[in-house]
Amino acid sequence: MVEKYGKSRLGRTFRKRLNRQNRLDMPSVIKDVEWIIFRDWLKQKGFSKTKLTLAEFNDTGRGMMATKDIVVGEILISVPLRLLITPKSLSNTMQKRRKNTKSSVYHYIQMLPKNFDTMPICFELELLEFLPNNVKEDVKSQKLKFEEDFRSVCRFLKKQLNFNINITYNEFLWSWLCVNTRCIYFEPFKSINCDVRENIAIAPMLDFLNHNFNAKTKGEFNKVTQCYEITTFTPWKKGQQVFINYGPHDNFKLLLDYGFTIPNNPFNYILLDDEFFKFNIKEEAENIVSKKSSLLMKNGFYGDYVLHTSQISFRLLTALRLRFLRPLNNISSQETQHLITKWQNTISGKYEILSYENEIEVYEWIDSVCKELIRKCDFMLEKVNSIPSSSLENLKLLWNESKNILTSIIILIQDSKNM
Ligand SMILES: C[S@@+](CC[C@H](N)C(=O)[O-])C[C@H]1O[C@@H](n2cnc3c(N)ncnc32)[C@H](O)[C@@H]1O
Repeated sequence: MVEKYGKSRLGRTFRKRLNRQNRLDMPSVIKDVEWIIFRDWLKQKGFSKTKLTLAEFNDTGRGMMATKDIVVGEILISVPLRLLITPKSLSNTMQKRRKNTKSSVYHYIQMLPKNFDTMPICFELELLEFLPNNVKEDVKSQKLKFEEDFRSVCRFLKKQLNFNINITYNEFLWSWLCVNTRCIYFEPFKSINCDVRENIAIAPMLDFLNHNFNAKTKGEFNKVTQCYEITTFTPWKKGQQVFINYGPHDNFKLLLDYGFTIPNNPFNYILLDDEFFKFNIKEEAENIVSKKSSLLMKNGFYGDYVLHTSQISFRLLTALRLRFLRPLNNISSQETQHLITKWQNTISGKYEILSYENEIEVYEWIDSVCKELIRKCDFMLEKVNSIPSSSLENLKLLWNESKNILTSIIILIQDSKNM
C-alpha cells in the first residue's frame, strides 16, 4: 500500500504514524527467567531444537513466534514420550512428592497461566447473566462435571493416606482448567481394553501454540522417534505468530472450553430451538402440535435449528414447513396423510417447497425472529458495555457476531423478496 502510492504522496506524519502502529503490532519476545529455565530444562531432557519462541501478541496474548521461516511439511515441535505428562507419569510424580522431592515438572508448572478469568466457569454469577442461554446451559453442565471430578479426586486422596496431599476447590479448578485447555489426545500403544482417559497428555512447549481456524496442522505420535509431533501444512514467516488448529469450533465452544473468541469465526451460528419450540400457531389444536413434533422426531428433524452467516439450515426450513402446514385441524386423515407425504417429499428433494403461501410464512417467521433477536443482542450489548471488565470483551464479540449473523439473514430474505 505504502509502496503503491509512493513516499512523497503520503507525507512524513502518516509514515511516522504507520511505523508507530507497526511497532505496536509487533510481538514482544518473552525473556522471563522462568521461560529461560524452562527452555534449558527441556534441552537437558533431550528436546529437539525448534524454530519457535514464546512471545506476547496484541491480539491473542501469549503464543509462539517463528524465529525463522517455516515451510509446508515441517515439524513444528516434537515432544519426546518421556516429557509427556500423562495420568501414568503424574501418579509417579505423586509418589515422588510423597518422598518430599521437587516435582519433575516444576519448571513447566511455573510457565502455566496464573488464572482463568475469561473462562465462563470462573465467572461471578452476575456475569453469567450476560451469556446466551445455550452457553449458560453448557456452563452448568461443565460445572457439574468439574464438581464430580473434584469429589472423586478428594475421595482418592483421602484413601491414599500416605500421600498426605489436600487440594482446595480453587487449586483443583486451576489444575482442571490447565488440563482441559492444554491437553492432547494420543495413542502410543493401541490396545482393545485401553481406557481413553489414559490417552490424554500434556505436551510441554507444544501447549504454548494458540488456535487459528486457518492453520493446517497434523498432530500424531511417531512410533519410530517415540515423540508426539506437530507438522504444519501452513507456511509461516519469521516474526509471525505460529498457530495450530484446535478444531472447527464456533465462538460459544471456544469461550466455554478455552476462554477466548475469534473475530469473524466462520463456524459461528445462532440456535433457534428455543424460539421454534416456544411459538404457537393460532387455533392449532394441542394434538396436532404433538403430531408434528413426533413427525419431526420420526424423520430425524427434531431440534438443532441453526442460522449461519447468510445461510438458513435445511433442518430449520424443513421443520418450519411442517410447522406452517395447514390446516390439519378438522380435515380427513386421508388429506392429512397427503399433506404429510408432500412435506416428506421436500426432505427427499422431490419437491423444493410445499406451496408459495407456506414458504412465505416460513420466511416471515425467520425474519421476525431475527429482528427480535437483534433487539435482544442490542439490549445485552448495552448491558455488557456498561460494565468495565476485561473478561467481558469476549461477550461483546459474541453478541456482536450474533447480531451480524442475524442481520445477514434479514438481508438474505429481503434480497430474495426483491428477486
Ligand atoms: C493450549 S493454550 C495456548 C497457549 C496459551 N496462550 C498460553 O499462554 O499458555 C490454550 C489457551 O490459549 C489461549 N488461546 C489460544 N488461541 C487463542 C486465540 N486465537 N486468541 C486468544 N487466545 C487464545 C486461550 O486462553 C486458551 O485457553
